[in-house]
Amino acid sequence: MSSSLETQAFEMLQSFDSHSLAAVGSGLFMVLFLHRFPQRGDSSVAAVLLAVVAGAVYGKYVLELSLLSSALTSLSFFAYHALTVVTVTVLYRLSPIHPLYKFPGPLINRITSLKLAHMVWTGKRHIVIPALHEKYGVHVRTGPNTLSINSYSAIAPIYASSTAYPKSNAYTPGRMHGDGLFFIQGIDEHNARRRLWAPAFMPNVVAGWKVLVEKRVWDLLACIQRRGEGVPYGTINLSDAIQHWSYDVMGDITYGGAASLDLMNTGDPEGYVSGGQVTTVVFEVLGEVPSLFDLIWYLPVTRVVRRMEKFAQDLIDARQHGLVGRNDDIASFLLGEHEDKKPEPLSRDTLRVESLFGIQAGSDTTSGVLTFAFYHLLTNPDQYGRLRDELDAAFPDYHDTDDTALSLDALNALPYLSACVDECLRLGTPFPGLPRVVPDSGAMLAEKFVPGGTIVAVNPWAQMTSPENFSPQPHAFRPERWLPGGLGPGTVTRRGAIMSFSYGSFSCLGRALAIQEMRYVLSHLILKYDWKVSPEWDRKKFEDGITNMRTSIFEYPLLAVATPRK
Ligand code: HEM
Repeated sequence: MSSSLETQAFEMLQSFDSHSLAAVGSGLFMVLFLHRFPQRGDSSVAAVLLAVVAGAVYGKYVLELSLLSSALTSLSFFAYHALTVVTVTVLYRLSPIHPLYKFPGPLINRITSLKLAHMVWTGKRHIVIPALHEKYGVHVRTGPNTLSINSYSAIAPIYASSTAYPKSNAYTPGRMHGDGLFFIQGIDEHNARRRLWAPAFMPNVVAGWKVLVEKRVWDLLACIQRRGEGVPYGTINLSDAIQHWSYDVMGDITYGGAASLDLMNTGDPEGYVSGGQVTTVVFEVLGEVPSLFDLIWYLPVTRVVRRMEKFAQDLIDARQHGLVGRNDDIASFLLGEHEDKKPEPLSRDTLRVESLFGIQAGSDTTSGVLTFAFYHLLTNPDQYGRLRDELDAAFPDYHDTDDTALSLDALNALPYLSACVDECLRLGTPFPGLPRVVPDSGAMLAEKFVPGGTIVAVNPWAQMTSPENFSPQPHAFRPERWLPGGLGPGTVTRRGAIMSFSYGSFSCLGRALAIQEMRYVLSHLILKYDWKVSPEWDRKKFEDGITNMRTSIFEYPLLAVATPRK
């Protein structure tokens, strides 16, 4: 008995040696293979698991080892294999033969994308990336194959030119079924889908949505009054109220009322706003590690995404098969209801993805900037007073009539209002990563050659607060910088460095709508009420609680008190 055990152990050792060599060899082969033919994360793990099982079966039935030793031999083979893959990958990423070797960056970022994902997860990417640029210079290696380039000159070639770069795999949403405008990476395919969306944003269509926006702004005014009644100091959670407004108005614009969203009244008991934010965060964080996203997709943590998918499916179903809708809502274009613009019908999966994006693209973004707008105005009384004076002078009869519709032309003609909107966009955009892929031939970016296939990004916050683009006081809320004369002689205000809506083929289609909405909400709320921050509000907690992961999350709300002006 004991001699047979010894023999078996000896055989195992012998086979282990040859197997470990084979494992290292196969590991090396795998590194080369994956380098040439990148695979999805879930497919790779499934292949490894299958190979482990096949190895164990081979050991048991061909080599005639016991079940235990064949399983152990197979597992040890793949442990060596995995160790080789990881070691060689790390060494390669740090070695002079890596195409990005000459670009500086923190050691851990050069080794793994997990560090970048973690940075996004903290919600402080917009602060960390500029700090890295301060330390390392214009080009920083923020991931094994990722460069952040802090240069105004890089914005046009990467995003805005006719040869702008395609989106990176950060836009691959795990294993979600169906595709959507926002997630399509290639320029040609994306342009084709954009042609379906774009007519919905023609000026005449957007102008037609004025009645919807106006009606919801009146609802917001009433909501503010209601929420301030019977509570200490009349404090309202302004960030929440604005978020609820933004969902309601986007429900109208996207589904022509078929969505019957009424969060300003219901208070969002289903948690759609937080569900939407978590979904955005999942996409933004895991987008930095797409292979991991493929795996995590199957875990309960992405349940919220599926809940939001169902929400989106219900909305588009209600619009498609219900009786409600408008002939100019966004859904009417996606569903091909316009005779002159009949596209190939979209699949149910694709409609769901478009529907999910359609409502979120315009809600959280706009409400985030508006919350920042009120934060800046309420903490800068001089600027707030100047805006209120301008509005009072433009609409002297605002309180005397029941019809408080504000004319678009009149709003557009107000210089200080426009300056405030520009300044709020500069300091309040939910700063995304905007990663793009350099074409195979490589490119000169900010005076350095960047190899083809590199993922590059210009960080919006770094550009929008850079003294080279905005000076003096680049971090201060100073709408005056946008007016003739600026902040005095030597003022620098570089509009082209505003990346709020991005540029080029992938840029925001809702820009005009968003600006129109901001003008409406700011004007109505300031004309109707005198605003102060609530005595219960803690400014430091608010500022510390701001996290940016493509969506702006206010962990601690903006608490304000609104007193009717007449
Ligand atoms: C202040 C509010 C808004 C901001 C800051 C904003 C910002 C952006 C940005 C930065 C992108 C490009 C994202 C990327 O490439 O990763 C984008 C795309 C987009 N936005 Fe907005 N957005 C806002 C409001 C809206 C509104 C109200 C709508 C209306 C539905 C909208 C619709 C879209 C669409 C359809 C795209 C995708 C465009 C494409 O891929 O071709 N956005 N937005």
